Amino acid sequence: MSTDSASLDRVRREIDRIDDKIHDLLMERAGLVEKIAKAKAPDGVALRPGREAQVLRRLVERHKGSFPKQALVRIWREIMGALVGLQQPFVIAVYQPERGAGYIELARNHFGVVWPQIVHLTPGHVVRMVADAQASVGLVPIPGSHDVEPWWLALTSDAGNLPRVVARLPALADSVASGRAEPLEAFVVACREPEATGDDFTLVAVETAPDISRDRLRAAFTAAGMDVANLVATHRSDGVWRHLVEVPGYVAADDSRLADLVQTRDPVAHVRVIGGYAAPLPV
Ligand SMILES: C=C(O[C@@H]1C=C(C(=O)O)C=C[C@H]1O)C(=O)O
Repeated sequence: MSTDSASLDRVRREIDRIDDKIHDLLMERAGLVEKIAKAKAPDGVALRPGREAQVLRRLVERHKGSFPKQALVRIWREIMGALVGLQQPFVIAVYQPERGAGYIELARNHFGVVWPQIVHLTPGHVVRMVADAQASVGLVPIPGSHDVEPWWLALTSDAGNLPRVVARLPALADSVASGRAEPLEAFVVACREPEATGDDFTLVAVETAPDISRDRLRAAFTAAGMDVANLVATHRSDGVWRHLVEVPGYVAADDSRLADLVQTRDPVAHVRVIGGYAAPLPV
């Protein structure tokens, strides 16, 4: 055996040794998650999107070397997706229009290959599946002002235990990985409150009189002490306009600034936090 092939064999044996270590640690990690699951039981919520985002953020921040970040994030998404479903039955409802499979792929990349997906042709159906506890989470498109079905309106009522936006996908901006001209993005909804992670956005739905200008709406938020990152969507119906506003930072449902928003002179009649999510990680 030539020296080169002998040294290659030694390196391959080193790789096998490292693979065994990674495998052992993966099994150890699963055991720890099972302990957490027992501690959460019986009514604990398995899915903690904020914690998952912090796990990824910490790994991406400490990452060095040539191993691609996209692969690092994909591996941990697969690990965490698999382990959520070990704690409680986990079913993913996914919106996917007739043409294409982009949202199915986005859900698979985020939640992994283990747990079942149920595909729906409308985002409203996905939200109802989650609200009716027929799915653990739902994947729905980022709203726009020209949506045929503005699914987010269903989350603005004062009813209890409505689904909330809890994550934005992909966790790692995928403008590079997918090669798409416009990266496909989505929101995850679940019947649980969003968590503060230290780098978040909050979705605030407000009702106003018709014809309010974007500048005036922004000014109302500023007067109440909140910045506006994005005016995500506006739904216009007779006499009432509903706006979905993305605010930087974590804003709790009972944050006093929301009450200030209603009390300012500006015509904001009703305010509701419909969710929040960790800021996507930079590529
Ligand atoms: C382990 C937990 O449960 C889930 C699994 C996680 C993981 O594998 O790191 C993190 C958050 C949860 O979605 C937890 O709640 O910490």
